[in-house]
Amino acid sequence: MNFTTEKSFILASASPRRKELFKRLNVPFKILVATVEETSIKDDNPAQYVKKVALLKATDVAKRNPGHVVIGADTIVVKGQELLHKPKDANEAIKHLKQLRGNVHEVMTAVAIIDDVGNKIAFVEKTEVYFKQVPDTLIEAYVATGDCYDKAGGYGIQTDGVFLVEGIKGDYLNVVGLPLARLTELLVETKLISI
Ligand SMILES: Cc1cn([C@H]2C[C@H](O)[C@@H](COP(=O)(O)OP(=O)(O)OP(=O)(O)O)O2)c(=O)[nH]c1=O
Repeated sequence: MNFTTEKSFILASASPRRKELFKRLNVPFKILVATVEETSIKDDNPAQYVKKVALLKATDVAKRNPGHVVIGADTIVVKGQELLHKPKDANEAIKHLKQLRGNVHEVMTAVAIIDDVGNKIAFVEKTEVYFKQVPDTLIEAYVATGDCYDKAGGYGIQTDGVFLVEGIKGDYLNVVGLPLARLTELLVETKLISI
């Protein structure tokens, strides 16, 4: 799609997936990565937690770049009350995936927008992901590919993680890391971009 804008956008993200997705709006933007300590955020409510992290990332970049529209995001995997972060090693990835198999979990992505005059908006999009009852051998073979790293919950639905997934309810791109349709709708509503 071709949206238009007079604003100057910054995507506050190191994620190659978010960069590729945001490119689909065809508005010019640059990437500046936030340097924040996500562990400084504490909140027992997963949706509140992920929103605070997205706001932290966007605020960090916005304060160093006044006059820009800054977008930050964060994705978490929530199983029951537990948050499954990026696995630090193969054992942790295997543990996460065994916890997720044969069951449903939620993927939440929060997006925070700070506009060129400092207004802040944030939302959380939730997608249910159903995992197949896969054997240990498949989980181990998947983790051995290395695809699990740098991804919340230890899988990528857009890559070989697809072999673990039965189906989803909700926005697919939200699982990949950026709920593009809802983000775009909000940017149009707030007149930061035009159709
Ligand atoms: C569940 C799932 C997550 N992910 C990714 C999306 C996010 O990039 C990552 C979660 O980590 P995040 O901390 O949300 O993001 P990031 O560290 O990759 O990038 P930045 O903070 O600079 O924006 O997991 C997938 O790519 N596919 C999936 O199926």
